[in-house]
Amino acid sequence: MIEISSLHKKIGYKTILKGINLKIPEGKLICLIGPNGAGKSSLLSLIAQLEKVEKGVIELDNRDIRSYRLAEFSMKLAYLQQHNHLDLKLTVAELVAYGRFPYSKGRLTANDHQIIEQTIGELNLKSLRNSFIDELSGGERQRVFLAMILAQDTPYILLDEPLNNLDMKHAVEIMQHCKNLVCTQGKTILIVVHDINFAANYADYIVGMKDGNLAFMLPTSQAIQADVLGKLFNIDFQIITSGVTVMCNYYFGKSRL
Ligand SMILES: Nc1ncnc2c1ncn2[C@@H]1O[C@H](COP(=O)(O)OP(=O)(O)OP(=O)(O)O)[C@@H](O)[C@H]1O
Repeated sequence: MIEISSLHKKIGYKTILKGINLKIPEGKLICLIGPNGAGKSSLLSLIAQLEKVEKGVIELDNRDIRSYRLAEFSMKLAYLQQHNHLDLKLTVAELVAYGRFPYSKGRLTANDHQIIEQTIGELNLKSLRNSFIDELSGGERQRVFLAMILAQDTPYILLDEPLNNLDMKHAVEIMQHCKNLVCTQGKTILIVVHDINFAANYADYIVGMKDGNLAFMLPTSQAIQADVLGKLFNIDFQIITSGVTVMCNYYFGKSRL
């Protein structure tokens, strides 16, 4: 479990996170939603220790994250950032291999190679295996960075807008793959998404954030309600259900002040 208590974050004079208390249960797919600037990426980068926790506590499996050694932490938790840049000339297979670094320390074993190839296959990247990263489209590159994170094979995975640049087919494949990792391997996956319909149809729980505060953490069926979403995003929603599929229609919603 990830347990966050009284977490604050300040940048300069601006308070970005205003006392977050949140428990992320194990073995679930959780979507983090909220308007631009709500603090979603800031929260993820603190959990992943890319930013230092200065006020408040984050515990991973009942241990303060600051007490983990880096190598140990990297085997527990993997983090895909919202923006990924690479100045090195690397192929797809070479970048995915970086995901194995916490285990291999640069000397890949047969097991590492097997996981790398399996992940490349699962994300349908075989045809791009030997292509250079800087020659890929935005969506292809996004899938390769995601493959690197999944090759890290950690019980906890944080993904900040992994569906960026992806077409509908690839976005659905990624969400199905994440759901599969949760259901078959018991991974805990926290995903920031802006397309609310992916959250509605794949998440076990939805966390809403607004203005640096936690607005709610609810089971998906309780979060996907016109009043809950309307209050979070300040726009009118219409919720349409058809069998097991849920659709949130906001295309003609009236903006609220
Ligand atoms: N380096 C920085 N310097 C100053 N302010 C920052 C910095 N990084 C983030 N912020 C501010 O912190 C707040 C939260 O930003 P954050 O990126 O966490 O939001 P978000 O919910 O992920 O937004 P989005 O949906 O647009 O990605 C915003 O108001 C942003 O302007």
